[in-house]
Amino acid sequence: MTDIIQTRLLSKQYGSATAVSNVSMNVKQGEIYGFLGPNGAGKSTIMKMLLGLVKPTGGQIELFGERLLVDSIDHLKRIGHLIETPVFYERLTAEQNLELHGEYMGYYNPQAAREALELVELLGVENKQVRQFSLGMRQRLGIARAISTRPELLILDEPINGLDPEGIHAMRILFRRLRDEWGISLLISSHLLSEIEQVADTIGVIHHGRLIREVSMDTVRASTTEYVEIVTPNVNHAAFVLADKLGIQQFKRTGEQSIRVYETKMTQEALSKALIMNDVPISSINRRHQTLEEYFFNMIKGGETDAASHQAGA
Ligand SMILES: Nc1ncnc2c1ncn2[C@@H]1O[C@H](COP(=O)(O)OP(=O)(O)OP(=O)(O)O)[C@@H](O)[C@H]1O
Repeated sequence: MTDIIQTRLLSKQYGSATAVSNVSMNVKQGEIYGFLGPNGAGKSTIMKMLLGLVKPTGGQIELFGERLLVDSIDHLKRIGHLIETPVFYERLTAEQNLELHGEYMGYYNPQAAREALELVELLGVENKQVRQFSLGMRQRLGIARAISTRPELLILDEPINGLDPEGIHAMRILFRRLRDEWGISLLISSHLLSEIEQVADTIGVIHHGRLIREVSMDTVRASTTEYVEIVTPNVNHAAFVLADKLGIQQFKRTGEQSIRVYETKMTQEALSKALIMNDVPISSINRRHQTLEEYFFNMIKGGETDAASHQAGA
């Protein structure tokens, strides 16, 4: 898959404050890329730089395989976006708002507005004035407007903010349909892990303006499976017994005295018995499950340690 977005060492300073620092990210064509990070992490600033709404103070951006220059504008027609609260002409209908947008973007397709409204399930209220719309309807209309010009890339900043559970569920289905049926690549931000992990193919974790990690959800899922943690004063012997006597391949030393066994076909009791029979002294043995929260928390903690040691070494 080719990259639809690629940034290299992208940075933004506001005076002496660093909003975004050396971000090198890759969004592949046809995927849903989730930006995950707390408020103020720098997600919106990165999105605005991709859209040319904020000027970077360092680094490079490539969109659709082409380097973005200060005066590049052609790519904007290939991107739909929803950044912050969408603004509409309140006394015009939903459909009129979309038609006006199509004209403004130079996209002439009489079906486009209705198709987009149908996809976000607003067909039926297309002739209502937008001032009568709820928050959830406005959010969906914002997305309809963003996709009504058939973009190849959709950039959505916190699109589920303020939606009720039903609205969030509908949004998730919509994102997948846009990817699968319309072939759109999506960059979506959220400060909620539970939201991003359910919809993203790849997650970019942003913290204090830095991209701490870019990881596929398949890798995340594989890392959050169950394992058995064995604490023993003789790790070498334990490793030998696991591999050579018990034929277990999937284990990892995680400390001076600990080993994690990922292959969990054996029960904890059977494993414990087999180790003792083979003269492995055991201080403790426990079945554990690393949750997604733990996985990302550890990632962020690791990222902070890296940054601290980098600064200390600088
Ligand atoms: N125009 C600006 N002038 C000065 N500082 C800014 C400006 N815009 C953003 N910042 C700062 O840059 C940092 C990153 O903000 P940004 O809005 O990108 O974060 P975010 O991850 O999108 O969070 P949120 O979800 O709250 O918008 C914050 O510390 C913010 O205060």
